[in-house]
Amino acid sequence: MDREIIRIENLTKIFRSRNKEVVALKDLNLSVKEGEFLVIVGPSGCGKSTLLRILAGLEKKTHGEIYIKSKLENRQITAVVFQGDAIFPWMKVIDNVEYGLKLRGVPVEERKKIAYFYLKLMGLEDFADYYPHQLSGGMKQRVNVARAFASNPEILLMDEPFGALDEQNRLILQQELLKIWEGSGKTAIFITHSIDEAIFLGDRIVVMTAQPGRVKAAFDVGFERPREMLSLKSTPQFIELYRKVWEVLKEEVLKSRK
Ligand SMILES: Nc1ncnc2c1ncn2[C@@H]1O[C@H](COP(=O)(O)OP(=O)(O)OP(=O)(O)O)[C@@H](O)[C@H]1O
Repeated sequence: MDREIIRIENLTKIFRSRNKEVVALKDLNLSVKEGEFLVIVGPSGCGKSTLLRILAGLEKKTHGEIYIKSKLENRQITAVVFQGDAIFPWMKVIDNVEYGLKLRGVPVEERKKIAYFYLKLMGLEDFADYYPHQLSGGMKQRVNVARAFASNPEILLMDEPFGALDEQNRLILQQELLKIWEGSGKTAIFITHSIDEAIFLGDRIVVMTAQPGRVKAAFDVGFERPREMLSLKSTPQFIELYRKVWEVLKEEVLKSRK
């Protein structure tokens, strides 16, 4: 039986400032299975980032419960990959990638070995001694992904990590992300605005409602792995699933524009 790793019950988040209240999430319920690649889509402002930030412990919930079932001690539960530059500009690529391991006191030789392993998987082994400003946007994002995997979390949280990239680089990074993830057994939660990306990457796609956000619908993505974007995209099943997700999402996008 699939083991549940995250359970979210009636999660509500209200942002309060002096003269304003924003209900970002309202009674959101979600269960995530261990090893699952879950993709979240939803209209702009529906609370996707807020949900991820709460899961990562970067933001406090207002009401509700979140259960995260960790099996390992001394291991980071979540690692977050944000859109754009989240790497430290003053650190070399290799130091960025091993940063999480260093914080946990992993000995230097071991952490270098792990960091090089992921740099190599991301095709960046020749850039280990470069500084972020010497890299392109796509390369920086690959460092970001390598750093998240190197820190060996049980759960990877990704907030539109490829949103700012051009289409060719996005395709390459999606494929590389899947390659690393497929061998890792890790649970991944990934936010995107792209239905193509959601179907290509996900085991399951959750569609959120317009603000205040909760789960509106969920779709299983039955495609076998490993996947290849171009061959997948031309199948009738892909087109059918795309249409179903868009139908549900469109209603919410239209609501959010009112
Ligand atoms: N720190 C904050 N203070 C006040 N309001 C906030 C704060 N952070 C987010 N919000 C509000 O909460 C709502 C949800 O924001 P959030 O960034 O989670 O949405 P999102 O679905 O990730 O949007 P997008 O798809 O555009 O990135 C928005 O109305 C936003 O303005």
